[in-house]
Amino acid sequence: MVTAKAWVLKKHFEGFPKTSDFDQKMIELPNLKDGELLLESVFLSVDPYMRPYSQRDMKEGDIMIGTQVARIVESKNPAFTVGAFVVARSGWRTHFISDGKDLQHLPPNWPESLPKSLALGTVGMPGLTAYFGLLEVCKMKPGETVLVNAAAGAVGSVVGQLAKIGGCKVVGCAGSDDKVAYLKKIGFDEAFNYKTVTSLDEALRKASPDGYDCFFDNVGGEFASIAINQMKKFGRIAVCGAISQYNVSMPQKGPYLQVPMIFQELQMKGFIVTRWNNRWEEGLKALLKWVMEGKVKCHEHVTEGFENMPTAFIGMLKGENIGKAIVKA
Ligand SMILES: NC(=O)C1=CN([C@@H]2O[C@H](COP(=O)(O)OP(=O)(O)OC[C@H]3O[C@@H](n4cnc5c(N)ncnc54)[C@H](OP(=O)(O)O)[C@@H]3O)[C@@H](O)[C@H]2O)C=CC1
Ligand SMILES: CCCCC/C=C\CC(=O)/C=C/C=C/C=C\[C@@H](O)CCCC(=O)O
Repeated sequence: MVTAKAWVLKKHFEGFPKTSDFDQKMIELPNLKDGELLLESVFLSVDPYMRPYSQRDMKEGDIMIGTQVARIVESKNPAFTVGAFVVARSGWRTHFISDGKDLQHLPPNWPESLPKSLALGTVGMPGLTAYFGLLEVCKMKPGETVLVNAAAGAVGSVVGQLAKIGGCKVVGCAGSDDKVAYLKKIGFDEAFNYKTVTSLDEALRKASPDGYDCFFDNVGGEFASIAINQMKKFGRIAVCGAISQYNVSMPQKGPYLQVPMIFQELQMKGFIVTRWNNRWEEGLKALLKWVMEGKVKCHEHVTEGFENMPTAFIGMLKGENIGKAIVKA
């Protein structure tokens, strides 16, 4: 018998999550039935979506939602061999049993030299979010100017690099000087620390005096309300996330967006990356190629130890990460 450890949501979050909102429990796993396989989590993802989704989709006592790269430890399913690695959506646990239907093999030709944890980041859901958000929502064109916030994160850092590959000028903002230095290192044309600039409006105008064709919004809130006024005619806004709102206790009343939307005839479109589930193979193949060619640089913020999942999650929400925040079990 295998005993799995799991993190459960002990208490729904009020404002920023606290470690006391989580509880660890032990789960005795049964022996495998025909067609089943036993997996061990090797890398686990901590993502912003877990904050709003836990409120909407979870009840207290549930195992925290999430994805992991897992190794097959035992198999009674001929489609999966012991020792192989897959991406699963089994939540915050060290071991779990699957019938194989909810598992994704790593993209074919995954180089031995490439960390498998990237399947949770640049060559995974966040990378695909950047890929489809830019291509299908922003519909960026060569020569355009792209703005992205939370730019040093798992999604934002890929947005900036894909926009450069697409022949665009790229402006990014992030919450520390180290992150700004990282943005410049990976090829952003302009980058600034939104926490230290005296005026966000001036910083945006200085970075691109003619304004922005595409705005890839990961943050929402006040930033978006200011940035929208610097969109060019017929600009496109991809509403990817609103992380500035996930941890607020009271919904904030922001300035209203209708006037610039009308005058600049803007398009503003929300999206969830699972919309393109049937094209994930296409996106992963492209992302893997660009990573192997060195055109997309990857960075991971690794927290060691399954016991530190809550701390890693809270740290990511507080902006401690450059690149994808993951936990090495
Ligand atoms: N629509 C979709 O399908 C998907 C949407 N998303 C969304 O994309 C966004 C980025 O996700 P991801 O790349 O995984 O996360 P990141 O790796 O970017 O980590 C979150 C980052 O958000 C920034 N942040 C946190 N709080 C605030 C705040 N109050 N104001 C401004 N910035 C803040 C921090 O960076 P900083 O130092 O810059 O403050 C932090 O590092 C999130 O909103 C997420 O919900 C992600 C995946 C799929
Ligand atoms: C204040 C309300 C905010 C609403 C937007 C919330 C989140 C946007 C976002 O981050 C979306 C992420 C989507 C992730 C998609 C696929 C997965 O890998 C996670 C799916 C979760 C699950 O069902 O397991």
